[in-house]
Amino acid sequence: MTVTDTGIVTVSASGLTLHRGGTAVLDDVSLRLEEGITGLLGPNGAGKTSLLRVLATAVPADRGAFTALGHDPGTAPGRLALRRTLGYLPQNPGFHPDFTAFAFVDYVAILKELTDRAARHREVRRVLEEVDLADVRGKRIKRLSGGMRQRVALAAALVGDPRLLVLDEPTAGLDPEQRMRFRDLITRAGQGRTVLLSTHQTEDVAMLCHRVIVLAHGRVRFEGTPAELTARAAGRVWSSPERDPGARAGWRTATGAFRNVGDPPEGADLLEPTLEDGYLLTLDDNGAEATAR
Ligand SMILES: Nc1ncnc2c1ncn2[C@@H]1O[C@H](COP(=O)(O)OP(=O)(O)OP(=O)(O)O)[C@@H](O)[C@H]1O
Repeated sequence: MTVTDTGIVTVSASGLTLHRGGTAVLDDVSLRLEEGITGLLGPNGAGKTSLLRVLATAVPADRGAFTALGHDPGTAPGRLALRRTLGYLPQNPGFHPDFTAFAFVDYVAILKELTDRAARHREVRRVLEEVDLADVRGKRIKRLSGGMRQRVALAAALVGDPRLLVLDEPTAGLDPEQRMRFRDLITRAGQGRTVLLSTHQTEDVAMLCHRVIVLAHGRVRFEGTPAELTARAAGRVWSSPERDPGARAGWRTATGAFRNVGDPPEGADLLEPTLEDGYLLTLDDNGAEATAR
């Protein structure tokens, strides 16, 4: 067990490599997770889903290894032990639309080996309550809103009170109100657990995460705290009336002025950096494609 400045390391991966279609979608990925919520940021195709699938033991890596919660998923007993304490919310949860919320979560609970019917049903009711869906548990999934469906998927991941939660873009496609609500649930779910949350929303990371990992082209480009990622943009964000042609990226803000990131010219009107600025510069500094502006 390793103890760092911020906490106890619960997941430790080294040299994870995964090939798909002749290319390395994960290329020598080493990382560590601690109890609490870690955000996984990266552009489309960076390898986030692939990494989550490996850590959720859905696919084995071609090379490298990891341990999670003291289990070694490289062995059959270790894999089984980890799966018993793992909750995974995949990008496409694969609902059967005619199932009710209760029936879907109950089905997942059966897969998770909760064989005693009464105890299982109690657990299903508990997790549906935890995600504020007790009132609609008898409704068919096809009749639920997108936000509610995401909460059904979170409830399924929470069955059995797992110690490790792997959440693949759970806030994607949610309206701002539902996103805030979902963030609340993730904060609650993160208490006393290790959570790895992939997202395209830098605000998710700023609001929820105590650590952040940036992945691009299958490689880890940053691993640290949100404050450290933000600090990467210190002195590298400035305002100008027109887009600065020397900027790595620049965009018009609500005030009409441009926000530029990169290497500012002499005497530039420097701005307080955000986590998004630090993220964009991290991608750009590594030659990865920054989010289109
Ligand atoms: N089975 C596969 N065959 C071929 N290529 C694949 C396969 N699975 C993934 N890839 C490729 O691997 C790369 C990483 O995909 P992955 O879904 O892990 O990225 P991501 O960061 O989750 O992307 P997004 O943010 O768009 O969900 C992509 O270029 C993808 O096209």
